[in-house]
Amino acid sequence: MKTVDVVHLDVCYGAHQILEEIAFSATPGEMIGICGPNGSGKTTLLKAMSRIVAPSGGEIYYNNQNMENLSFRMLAQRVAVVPQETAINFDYTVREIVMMGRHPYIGRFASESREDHAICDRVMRLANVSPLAEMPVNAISGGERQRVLIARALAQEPDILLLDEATSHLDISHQIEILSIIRKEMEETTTISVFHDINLAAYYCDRIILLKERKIAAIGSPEDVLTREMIRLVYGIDVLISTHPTTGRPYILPLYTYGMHDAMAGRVHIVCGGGCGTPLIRRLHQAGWHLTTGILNVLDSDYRTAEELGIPALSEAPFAPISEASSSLLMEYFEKADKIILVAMPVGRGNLDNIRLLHPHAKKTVIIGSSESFEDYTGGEAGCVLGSLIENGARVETSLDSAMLHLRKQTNSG
Ligand SMILES: Nc1ncnc2c1ncn2[C@@H]1O[C@H](COP(=O)(O)OP(=O)(O)OP(=O)(O)O)[C@@H](O)[C@H]1O
Repeated sequence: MKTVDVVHLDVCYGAHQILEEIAFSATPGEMIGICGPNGSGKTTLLKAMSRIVAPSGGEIYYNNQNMENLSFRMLAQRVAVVPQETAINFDYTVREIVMMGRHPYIGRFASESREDHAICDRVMRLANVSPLAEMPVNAISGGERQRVLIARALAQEPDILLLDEATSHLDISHQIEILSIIRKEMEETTTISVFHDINLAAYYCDRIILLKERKIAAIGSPEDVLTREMIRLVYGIDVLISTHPTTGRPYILPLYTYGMHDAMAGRVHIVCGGGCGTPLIRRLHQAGWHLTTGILNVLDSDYRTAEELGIPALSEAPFAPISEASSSLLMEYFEKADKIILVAMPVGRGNLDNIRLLHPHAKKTVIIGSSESFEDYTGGEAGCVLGSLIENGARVETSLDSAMLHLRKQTNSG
């Protein structure tokens, strides 16, 4: 059974098309999250679904009835809306606002029944606004007003609940409380809710619709929709997707970039190992540099860091010799890099070969740490290789900060 059917919906404001060919259905008890960048049409979709704006094409069906054919009273019995804006122009009390949720059921000349009052009391308790019942609604906080409007929607006992960022003014504990109440108390209700917080959407929604440039870019379970690639496509940012420890749902961590502008940041290859490269990898990645790294052992924590951040990393199995394929790829990475950074690390036979391959690129190599800061497990051979790199023009920087400064100066002057 479907409670909502949106069929080929188009919406325009004047000549400006905002939504195109939107199509989805929802069933009783389902919660669907609408996400997408600012201006992608989320509010417009809810406005079309609550008959505030008229579609320019397509139809919306509620319980198999075309919304166009429903009287306002029937629509109000079926659909409750909690808008983004919570400002209310008249000085009603909280109780009066919540009681408005019962009006679609009360005859024009009838007055509120005992049952209506009992429902209001119950939903005010659920939304945690009972102590405010006699307060003028304009004398309470924005978050409290949002909870009052949610209580009004609950009082309406709708088949379909439309929430436009209805928890955006709420503190985190009230956000969780209200969304949990909606999920628990409205088991038969279909909820369509706009979310800016994709983690909240992932936590509470059965399905998510991602809007981008007028259209549905993806629709499906949070696991299917909230992928790294899809978030990059829709929001243009890089994120890590991990799994929420209690729900098993996807949890999105934005990989913040700041400092330098991408365009100024060049390509850097980092030769590291044993975890010594991780702080540098994180800082350059945050600053928007295009990184490659390796060759690393797949159990190395620097390898794990690179993998988490989606940085191309050449790898070999532990104790395996460097294959021909890896060393020719490594030479390609060295060739493409504007700078190569060699981080002070433990040097054994395996990674000494990486360092040897640096020789033709000594002039664009920056070594962080003196040759003494490399733990040498090669009986002195590593010291000789490093010494000759420096003789051939490799630059030595004593700290990560001074190496960053050098990179920035070079990019600005280049
Ligand atoms: N009344 C209106 N008249 C003309 N254009 C409008 C009107 N309301 C919204 N728009 C435009 O329609 C587009 C979609 O707006 P909408 O509010 O639906 O986006 P949204 O995804 O909800 O954005 P946000 O995340 O910023 O709340 C925007 O480009 C907006 O400027």
